[in-house]
Amino acid sequence: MTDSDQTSGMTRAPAGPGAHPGYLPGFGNDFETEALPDALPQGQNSPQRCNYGLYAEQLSGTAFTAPRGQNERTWCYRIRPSVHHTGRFAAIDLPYWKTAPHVLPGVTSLGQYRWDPIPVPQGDLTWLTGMRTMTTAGDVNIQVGMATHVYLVTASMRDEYFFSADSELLVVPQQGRLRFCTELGIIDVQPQEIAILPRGLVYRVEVLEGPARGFVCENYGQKFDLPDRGPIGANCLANPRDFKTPVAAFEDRDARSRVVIKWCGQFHETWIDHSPLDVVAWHGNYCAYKYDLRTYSPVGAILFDHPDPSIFTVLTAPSGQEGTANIDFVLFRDRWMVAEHSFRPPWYHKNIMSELMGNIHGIYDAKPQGFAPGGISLHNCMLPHGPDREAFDKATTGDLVPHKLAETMSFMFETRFPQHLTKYAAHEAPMQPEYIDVWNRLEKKFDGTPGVK
Ligand SMILES: O=C(O)Cc1cc(O)ccc1O
Ligand SMILES: [Fe+2]
Repeated sequence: MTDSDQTSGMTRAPAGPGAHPGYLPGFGNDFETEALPDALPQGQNSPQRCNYGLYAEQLSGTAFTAPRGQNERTWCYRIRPSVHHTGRFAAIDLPYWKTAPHVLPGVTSLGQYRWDPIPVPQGDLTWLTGMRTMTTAGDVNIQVGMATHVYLVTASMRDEYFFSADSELLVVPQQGRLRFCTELGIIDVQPQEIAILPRGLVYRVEVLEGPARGFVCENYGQKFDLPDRGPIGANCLANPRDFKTPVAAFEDRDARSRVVIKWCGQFHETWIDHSPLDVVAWHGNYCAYKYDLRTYSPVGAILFDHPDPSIFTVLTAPSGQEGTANIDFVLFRDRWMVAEHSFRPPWYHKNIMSELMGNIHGIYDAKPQGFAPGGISLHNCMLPHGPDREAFDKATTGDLVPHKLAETMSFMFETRFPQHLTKYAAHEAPMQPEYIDVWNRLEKKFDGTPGVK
């Protein structure tokens, strides 16, 4: 549907390279959009016959009877029903994409770990073959937990499509630009933006500017939602209007095509003779969306002390236990530091939640060295961590004038479940064996005499 790879058939999508048909603003709205006039039935979901000879089909993202505030479904008006977009399934192997439970003997997940940016290998890697799982948590079979991945993508999927029945995907680009051509429309993303692809939605990933690298959080559980703001009120943090859902865009294109499905941690392929991205119009609230992280309005300490990082939550995926997320997606962006008589960087701590961090660009205040853009760190359940010696010295001796933390954007995937390393993370990815030593140089200052040391 994009610039280059259309050979036949009708496409209602961008007019030229880079063009995009547009987005609808809002989070969780009941959207409606049509790529052809009057393709969307009005006043009902299932007319006896749909305009243009389209088929009506519902995509249910929550149980039919989920409470109203959580209930999500979308009605699609499509050229063929989805049953034509799958045939017989044959198992395939994507050896680097792992799913929980995946606890390996001989792989020690207990520890503080950090990785250099993973170089993008030579050769063609697609969204499917370039996915590298770093950690898994929970259990996909009971729709609880998550996995973290790095994607290394150099090649567009061609006549190839994918959907995950296991998960919603949160995509955090770090380098390059990607286009997600989905059943419900087209999403373009670049660094400092994120994309969310709901469970069950079919899509193809194209490289707009490569090589592309980034992070993925695969959410097996309840969908990402905006956090409650509590006393903060109705504004700031992530504002709903800054979330963008694509308008309808479809392909009427006959070509032998492969559809890959992730289901209970296994991958299968099926072959069809047309593009499955054939939704001409849709309405509903179960959809893909993007968000520009630069529109996140951080709220923080304006007098003293360092708040819990939950103050920087962009999206939260509930676990069923209130306040204890399956996943929090937390953003550490540029901001002013103004706290008086305070240790300004993150404090030293141990946490029941497991923290996987990635650096999108710049310098992270608690780790000025060694946590490079593209790099990853993991501070697992109840494992102590905090600022390194350089950050500690700077924070304890610096003048506490207002200071802009500029040129910085890191994030955290924080889960209530312990994260287990894959073999790839433990043995193939560029782990920093000396990471634990960043805290060695924090010497004992206590000598039993009072006074600031
Ligand atoms: O660097 C970290 O470990 C993440 C983090 C940031 C922060 O501001 C407070 C606590 C915390 O875990
Ligand atoms: Fe932490």
